[in-house]
Amino acid sequence: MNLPARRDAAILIVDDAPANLGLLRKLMIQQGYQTFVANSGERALSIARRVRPDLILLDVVMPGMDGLETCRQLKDHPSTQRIPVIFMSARTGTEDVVAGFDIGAVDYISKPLRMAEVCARVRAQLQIRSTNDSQHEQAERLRTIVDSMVEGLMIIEASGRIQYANPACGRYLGCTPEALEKKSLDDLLCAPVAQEYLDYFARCAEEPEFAPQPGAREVIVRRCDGSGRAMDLTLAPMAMHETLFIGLLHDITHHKQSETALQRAALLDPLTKIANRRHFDSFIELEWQRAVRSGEPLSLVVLDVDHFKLYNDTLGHPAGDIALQQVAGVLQAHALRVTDLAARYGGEEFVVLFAATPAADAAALAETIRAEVEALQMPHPRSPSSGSITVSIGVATMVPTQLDDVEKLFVAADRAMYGAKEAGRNRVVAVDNGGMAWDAVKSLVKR
Ligand SMILES: Nc1nc2c(ncn2[C@@H]2O[C@H](COP(=O)(O)OP(=O)(O)OP(=O)(O)O)[C@@H](O)[C@H]2O)c(=O)[nH]1
Repeated sequence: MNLPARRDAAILIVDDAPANLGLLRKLMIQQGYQTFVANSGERALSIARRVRPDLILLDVVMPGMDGLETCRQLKDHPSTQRIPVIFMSARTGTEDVVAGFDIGAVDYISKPLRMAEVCARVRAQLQIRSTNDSQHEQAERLRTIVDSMVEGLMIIEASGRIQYANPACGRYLGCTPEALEKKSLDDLLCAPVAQEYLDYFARCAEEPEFAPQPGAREVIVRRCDGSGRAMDLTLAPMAMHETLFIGLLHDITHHKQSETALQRAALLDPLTKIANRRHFDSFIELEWQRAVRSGEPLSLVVLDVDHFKLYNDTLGHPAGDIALQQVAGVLQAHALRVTDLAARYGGEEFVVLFAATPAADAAALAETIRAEVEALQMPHPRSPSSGSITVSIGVATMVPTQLDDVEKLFVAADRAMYGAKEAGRNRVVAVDNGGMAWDAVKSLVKR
């Protein structure tokens, strides 16, 4: 097949014999090429560096710098090393031809020249050059894209070894892409997840057409400093002669952080920044089930600010808000264990759950809370019972069984709190069913 010649190509013809130069130049012009001529190696080098021809026809035997040396210097210089060189020579021994190819020539034409053959060889080399150029350009374009990607891109072998990592991978994982290229998938992922991918790779290698696409998956990637980072990982096989996989890493840390912040916000009371009712309800449900299994006592504290309506009416709603924040701070300071939770349950009503806490301990904690609120000395000028803000607290403790429900504990704690109000406010009333029948509760009135 005759490949189309590049008509706009520039050819540099190098020969010390003026007759050859003239003949070749005429021929190349006839073919439609732009031509440059040089009658020595030195001249050829300087023209080549200046005009960057698409192809050089180079005589081997020349006085001074011969064709081989000229070619060597062309190949040594970054601006000329990709220009294809075709040698022309009367020396056609195997050694001469091999030496020509070894030094970097793409073809070797014997002299005396057969002009049709020269034209055909020039055309063929220009076609190859043009294909190489566009492949080179494509590769460069791809490299620029991959280098500037925000997403991490890796090429992974079926063994799990990372063959290539782009700069974003290095940035994500805190090391150079070269350092990553010495690592394997199980250096980056925890053992069970890495193993799942390796199993998938093995399956792809055996039956490529049946292996499902795993899609994006949220994973914790181990960074080079040992810390973990939440990322979406997408792995897909590449259609190559060797089984290779493309891995795309997408950082989801920010997304995770805002997700966590949102989740946290949904569980907090906006005024007091302690847990809200929704959070408390699900927390007590879990602790209740745990207590049913463990047989440990569960204590619920219900706290209500005394004469709070009067406080608001006297000092204003904003002052009331501040008082609620202060009370919440006291509660929070005593809900220290992971199984404790203080929450704002309603307007001026608070609750604290003390899991695995017997009645006496819970009553003592409640008494400390009461005393600390009183000690805040927040003036309550019109309070009928005290000159400052006080709280009434009910505490109920029970060892729940499968037959009980959490409502029972709330009712008992509420009743105890109302008992404290009725008994004069600013006090703790604790009840403990101790696993006994509910109507046989023991009442403890503190103070
Ligand atoms: N400042 C403020 N007040 C609130 C908030 N939520 C509820 N309240 C007020 O809390 C008051 C609760 O009053 P009541 O339930 O009548 O009881 P109390 O005045 O505390 O009297 P006792 O409970 O009998 O000691 C109401 O006036 C509510 O408006 C809040 O977020 N901020």
